[in-house]
Amino acid sequence: MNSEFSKAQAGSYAFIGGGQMATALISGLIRAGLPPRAIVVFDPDAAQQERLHASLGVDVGGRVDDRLAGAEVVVWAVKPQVLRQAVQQASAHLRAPLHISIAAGIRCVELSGWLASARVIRAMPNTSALVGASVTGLTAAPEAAAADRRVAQDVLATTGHCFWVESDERLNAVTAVSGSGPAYVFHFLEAFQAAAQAVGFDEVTARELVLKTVAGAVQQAQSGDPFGTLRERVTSRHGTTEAALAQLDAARTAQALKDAVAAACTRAEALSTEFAQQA
Ligand SMILES: NC(=O)C1=CN([C@@H]2O[C@H](COP(=O)(O)OP(=O)(O)OC[C@H]3O[C@@H](n4cnc5c(N)ncnc54)[C@H](OP(=O)(O)O)[C@@H]3O)[C@@H](O)[C@H]2O)C=CC1
Ligand SMILES: O=C(O)[C@@H]1CCC=N1
Repeated sequence: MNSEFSKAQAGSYAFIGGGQMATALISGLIRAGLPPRAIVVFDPDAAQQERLHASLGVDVGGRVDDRLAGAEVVVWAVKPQVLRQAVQQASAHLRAPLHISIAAGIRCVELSGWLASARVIRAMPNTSALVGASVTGLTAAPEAAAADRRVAQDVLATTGHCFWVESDERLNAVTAVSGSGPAYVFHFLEAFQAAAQAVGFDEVTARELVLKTVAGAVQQAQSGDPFGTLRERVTSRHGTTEAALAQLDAARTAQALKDAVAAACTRAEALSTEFAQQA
């Protein structure tokens, strides 16, 4: 329980966008002791509003209204493509809060310009925030105060591990690795499950074998041993693993993953450039 959170006034935290990432962050804040009445969420989707109100007890609205004026912290959790429009819709109601954006690609300098505020922090969590296990990168507008950085970190730390990077470019790289990363893992799990089914296991058994294998391997990897060493320990000379890994190497899977992360990085940079041109 964070005592600062428990003292928060009604409506002092506002979320613009109430989708899956906002839901994960709000759940983390409530678990950390922020009273639900301290949170107001604006999202045009009536079903989303209803779900958030019913499941988390937060105040909700469609179009932004004067409740936003009471916010000390505003979390921008809309898609990058609608962020600027959302800022324009909200600007008349904003006093001078701390702004935290989780939108991919949009740089602090653009956000600061659109919001006419230096109190801007960018964060890049991932969907593991839903289970309190996010790894979240943060970067701040150069003029942001140390106190604002601390508040942003306190907010994001309610859903997992946080670390700071020095620039928007670095945060774009974080986006490509840990922001999008859960999808790479789920892609692997899907393919692994299909492979297990292909050698005769039913769907449920294949899922369980894959999940327990991955969970055990991740647990072993916490030892700190290099991943390559752990792989070598499984791989007997002329054995089964060697035969399997030869196939993965032939398919250039390591290179494919490198290309995938590079493509995500390039896309994040393209988003940065696209919105910089609109400034
Ligand atoms: N998904 C992920 O893994 C991660 C996403 N992010 C970033 O988080 C942000 C949100 O992503 P995510 O939660 O997945 O997206 P969602 O689509 O789940 O949530 C976005 C919500 O914002 C609503 N919305 C659209 N326009 C407005 C507006 N003008 N004012 C208020 N709300 C609006 C949308 O409503 P409607 O659907 O009706 O348009 C939707 O409910 C994105 O910028 C993304 O880059 C960051 C880290 C990880
Ligand atoms: O795919 C995306 O653009 C977002 C950002 C990181 C994860 N999802």
